[in-house]
Amino acid sequence: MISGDNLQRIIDAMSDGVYITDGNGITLTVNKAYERISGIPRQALTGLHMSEVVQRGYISRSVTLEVLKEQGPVTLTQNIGECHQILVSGTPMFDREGRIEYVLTTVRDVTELLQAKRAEEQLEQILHVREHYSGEQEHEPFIISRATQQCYDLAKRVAPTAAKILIQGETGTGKTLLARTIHEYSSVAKGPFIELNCAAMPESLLEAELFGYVPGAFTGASQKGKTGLLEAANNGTLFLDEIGDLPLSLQAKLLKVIAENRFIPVGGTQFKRTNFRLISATHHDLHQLVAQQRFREDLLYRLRVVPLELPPLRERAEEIEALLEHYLHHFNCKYEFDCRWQREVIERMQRYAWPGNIRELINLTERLVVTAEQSLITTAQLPIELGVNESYRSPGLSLKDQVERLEQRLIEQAMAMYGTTRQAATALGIDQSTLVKKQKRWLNQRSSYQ
Ligand SMILES: Nc1ncnc2c1ncn2[C@@H]1O[C@H](COP(=O)(O)OP(=O)(O)OP(=O)(O)O)[C@@H](O)[C@H]1O
Repeated sequence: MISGDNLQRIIDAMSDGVYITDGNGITLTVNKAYERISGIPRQALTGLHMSEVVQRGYISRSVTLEVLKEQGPVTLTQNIGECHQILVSGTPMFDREGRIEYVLTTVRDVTELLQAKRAEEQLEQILHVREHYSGEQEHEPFIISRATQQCYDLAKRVAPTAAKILIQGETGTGKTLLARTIHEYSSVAKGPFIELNCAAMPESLLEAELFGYVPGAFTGASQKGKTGLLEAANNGTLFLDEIGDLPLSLQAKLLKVIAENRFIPVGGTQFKRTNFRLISATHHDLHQLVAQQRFREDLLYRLRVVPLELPPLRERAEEIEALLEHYLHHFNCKYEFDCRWQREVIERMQRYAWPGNIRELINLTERLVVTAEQSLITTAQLPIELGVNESYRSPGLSLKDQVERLEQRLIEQAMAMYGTTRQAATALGIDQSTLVKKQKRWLNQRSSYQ
């Protein structure tokens, strides 16, 4: 048999807390780990009945009393003090007559374990957010005209610094691609690239998306809370597209984040630190928005340490042929076709104004490739906006026909820009059903002429 002293030495050597009572619930001893976890010295507990230990407020609930009541093992979690959570398991030890002789309780501090679990959950959320917001990485080589060369040169020069960059340019001019390039040449290239379009969602959602929220921050909020993009972008780049559409209240909050490198999630009370490279983009004239009091002047100066301007495609005419060839090759590979441009098609495209810029050019190229009946893509296949000069010159066309052609041109142009009938109809301010009906009518007219 082990003597009393040796038994105490053995339990003192254990890393889990140990609490031993007799069969009546009187404390016999505790070990050193228990003293450390609970902060209560052994002398204060020895000889006390468990109900007194509870009464004196040392612990919130006694497992030993539960074991005595249940006559079997019991496990529960308890809080000790403000920030310790412990897992307590009580086991009865019976004598030969089947009466409880001792109750042995082990106590494990699970605070760190739970913290590690929460940290793991949070990391999972951050990875999920990053995956969701980084989108598909475009690895295509891109072609740069003389007009854009200057812009890219400056971008690459300032990329390794921490300077905030504001990219100005019409829709589809390549602002996102430029932002990605800056990220790739920056000192945080190994970190995440997080992109958010500020015009894409209402203010409350935008705030939750950027700042994240704590569990139960508002009705309908997820129980786990949500990691915000400000946190997900830590050690990487945050690209805020359409920054001109950021509501004024969020502009003030963003300004504070930029100044302090920290923020409080929605419904939270504690700051979180974050450090990211900020790139913003807009198609608006932000100075004009400042004059209209729709954009904070102090934020504008913070964001615009280095302004970059991407010219519209119509001012980069020498780029058009290269882009057409590049994307023709891309879609030929994708659809396993062998299409070629007729020279006149390229010339017409070089004269076209491209309101949707490179995105419109890409969409049109894809449409022409997939609808081509032969390898050579000719002017006959071009949408009406690219043959508009001829249509106006056509003698004998009534005003009604000319108006209809113009309408057809505008709809085709909107389709090339937005890609779906719903978005194109919204942009033109008409019902989707009206747009679809018109398209069908023109298609029928075309096939009856062939
Ligand atoms: N120099 C380039 N060479 C080849 N492709 C390009 C070039 N610039 C942009 N693109 C392509 O054009 C398309 C539109 O570019 P991007 O999304 O970067 O434009 P954007 O200005 O951010 O548009 P929006 O303002 O609508 O968000 C993308 O598919 C992009 O890969």
